[in-house]
Amino acid sequence: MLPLVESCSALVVLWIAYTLYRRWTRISVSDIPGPEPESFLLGKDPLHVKRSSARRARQAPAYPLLPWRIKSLLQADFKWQAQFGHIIRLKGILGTDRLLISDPKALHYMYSSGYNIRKHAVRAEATKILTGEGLAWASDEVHKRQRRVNSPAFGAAEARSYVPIFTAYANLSTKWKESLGADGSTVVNAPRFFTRYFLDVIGEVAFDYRFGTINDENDPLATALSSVVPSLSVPGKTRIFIMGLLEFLPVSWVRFFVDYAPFKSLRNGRRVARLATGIAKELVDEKAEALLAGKSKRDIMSLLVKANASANERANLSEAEVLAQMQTIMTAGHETTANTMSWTLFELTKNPDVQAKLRAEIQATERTIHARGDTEFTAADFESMAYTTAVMKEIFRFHPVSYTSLREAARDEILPLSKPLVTKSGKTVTELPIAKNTVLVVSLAGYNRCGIIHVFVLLHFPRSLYFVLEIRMSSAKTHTSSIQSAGSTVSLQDKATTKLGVYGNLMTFGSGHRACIGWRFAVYEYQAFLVELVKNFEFSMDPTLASKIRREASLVMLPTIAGEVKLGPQLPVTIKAVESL
Ligand code: HEM
Repeated sequence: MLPLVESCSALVVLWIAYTLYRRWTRISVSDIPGPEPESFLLGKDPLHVKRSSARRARQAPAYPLLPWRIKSLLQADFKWQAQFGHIIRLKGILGTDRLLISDPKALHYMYSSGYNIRKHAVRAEATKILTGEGLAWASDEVHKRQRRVNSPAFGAAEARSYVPIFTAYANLSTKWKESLGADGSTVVNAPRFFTRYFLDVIGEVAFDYRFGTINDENDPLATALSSVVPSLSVPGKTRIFIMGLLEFLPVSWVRFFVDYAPFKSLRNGRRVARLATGIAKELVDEKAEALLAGKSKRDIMSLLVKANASANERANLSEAEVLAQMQTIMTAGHETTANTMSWTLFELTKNPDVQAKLRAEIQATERTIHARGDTEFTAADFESMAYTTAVMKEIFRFHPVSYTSLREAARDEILPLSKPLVTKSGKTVTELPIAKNTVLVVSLAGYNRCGIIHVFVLLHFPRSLYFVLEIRMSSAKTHTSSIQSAGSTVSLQDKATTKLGVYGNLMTFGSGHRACIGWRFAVYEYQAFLVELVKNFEFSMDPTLASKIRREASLVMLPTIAGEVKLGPQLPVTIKAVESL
């Protein structure tokens, strides 16, 4: 027995030594400037941010090791971006290097490179727990095929046709009026409500299915779903180390780990997948029968079943893949929109003048709608509201809930750079060679704030949302806008030369062949809720409480309260009813 154990141990040691040797002898990015690690074992000291200042203590600690815990530039108030630029070398466990990227030219290259810059294997496997082998997991030819079958259900006409359903659900928030106290106000915990509202909307629009979680606090699927995302934040050091180690393993080993590891978040994820698969099975059978009987509906799942039936046999989805699409849409399509809405209310409480202007435009449009004899907003009404659209884009820019995206190079690559980069050894480079398998952390948040604009705004205008909003409005008229102040030129054209993203030159919905397939759906859904909420309520927050709100880096960026992180997502907003027209 003993010789066997010894031989196995020796093999494992040899394998680790070989892996490390391969990593250390390949094209290296270690000469790229970045924050120094305080621990070789764990990489960049996770507690660094906590210690560095009281202000940053309010932000989630930095864990650059875990794919989904990599500290985004957003959290560090863009300190690294200001210090090191748009290509930053980060240290992972055991001295491994990865790059944090927000450089527009490098990103443009990456997002035009198809599957040569692919989704990171560990991230893909983690996605599989929740969504199965669906669109968010797939790669290469499988991804291409799945995307082709899914796309017809997510077109502009389809998204516009769902507006009445979005509005009907948004209308339900008027029930909050029933709980107003004697002083005409009450406090609502925004993320708690929105997660359920947006899950119910997805149920109806995507599957013609009533989850009913708005009225049933104990719905098993909603309860399981709501525990997954928060449980992915604040990991312990052991977990960080184990997850970091996964990057050294072949994908099949990662799969085995993800399938059997006893972590709470993984257990929750598997539970959600089991529940969702049960519901999906019933629905797919129902939709297939309806299709045969010529009674197919317009929900996404029916469109998907229809597109799948008409695709040629080799190009269509298997039954397991159709089920996985349902899990994918359900997971990707509700926490994202729900948390974007929570951050919107937070910004509106901080910018009462923006709130008032927004309400004025909504009320003016409502008067026009009534004058033509209608009662509800249409997609065209939303599109006609310039200020509301500007607020929405600004929230998407400032609060991209999906703040990073993890990629890896499938072969040796050379990344072009927007600006020359000076390495630690003093060399100036205009392009950057990277080795196969280099981990690339795309900072979607960093890109959204890149250019002189954000540095200037953060330095001079703490209420940056409002300020940029004003520029956005003026640039909507002139297409370009520049402001001279204290010798700095701020131009919205910074990024105009390198177009990225699917909406508003923002990376909020990603870019390229893996961009968010539901972005049009999200835009209309968001507008329907924003209009309904601002039309009916005024939002405010006690400034002391507002100063304790943290951006908690989880699978999506969640609002939490400093000192109460364990209680999960919290954003208590005071609401007061607005007189209806
Ligand atoms: C504000 C709301 C949303 C945001 C910020 C958002 C953001 C994103 C981002 C950044 C990606 C790309 C991730 C990557 O690069 O790997 C993505 C992918 C995806 N999103 Fe969204 N999303 C939102 C809403 C939705 C909705 C409503 C749906 C469905 C109805 C949806 C379905 C998907 C799917 C299926 C993918 C995977 C696409 C693929 O890999 O081909 N998302 N989303």
